[in-house]
Amino acid sequence: MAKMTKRRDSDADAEPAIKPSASKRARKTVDASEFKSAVVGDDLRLPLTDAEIFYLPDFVSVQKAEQWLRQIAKIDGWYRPTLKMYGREITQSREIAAYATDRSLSVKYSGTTVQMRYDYPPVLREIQRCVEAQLETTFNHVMLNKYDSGNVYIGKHADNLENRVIASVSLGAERTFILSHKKPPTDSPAKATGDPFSRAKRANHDVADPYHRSLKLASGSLLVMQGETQQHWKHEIPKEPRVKHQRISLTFRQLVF
Ligand SMILES: O=C(O)CCC(=O)C(=O)O
Ligand SMILES: [Fe+2]
Repeated sequence: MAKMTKRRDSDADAEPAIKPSASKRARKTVDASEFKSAVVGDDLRLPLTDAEIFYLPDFVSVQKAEQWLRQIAKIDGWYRPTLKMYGREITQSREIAAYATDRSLSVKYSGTTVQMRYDYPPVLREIQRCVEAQLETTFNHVMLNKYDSGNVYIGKHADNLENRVIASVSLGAERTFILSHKKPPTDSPAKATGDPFSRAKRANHDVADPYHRSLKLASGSLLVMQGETQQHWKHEIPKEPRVKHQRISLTFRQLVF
């Protein structure tokens, strides 16, 4: 029987995550110790409290990113999951595609079991190889998210705590990525944030705030979150209606099951 790993996601189109049951934990076959942390220079680490987050703006060239975007947009696995929320079924606005290297690995979130594929298309294999070589570690799962325009977004959430390293490759349109500490001190500017769009507009104006950060995810960039980051921080990609082009992200994860 497939082992379930739940993805924590408090997205506007997601219900609160349910913790894996004790019996499922007892069936773990991939232990956290089997995964290594990513190796990234300290010069690329964001100066944030309780976080181990790195941003590599030039992971690959803009030309390579364009080529990957064209190929990835055409893979077979894209679909819109049907989420079950408060007894209702809704279709998620973001198309996703999910792949795992281990056939017994599955992911569930917001009342939906993700349609996992195990046959990586060659381009996805190539991208994973590049990410693994760059970070000197390995991944067993990748989730692709397609944002057709700035109207497609992902709400504020933290990823599953059982993820050791999360590495996101961005292809296509530049989007704003907002990081917020879950418990900023009362006098932190992060407390004074308004709606996501106005926060997006403040991008890069709050570099010195160690409890809140907006950054632009460039095409061909790589963002890495690891260590205790998910315990203390949430992240989101807000709506940005002025963005007309497509962005695809590939989020590589180390799922423990
Ligand atoms: O698209 C991105 O870069 C972020 C995706 C994300 O946060 C997620 O899939 O959990
Ligand atoms: Fe996430």
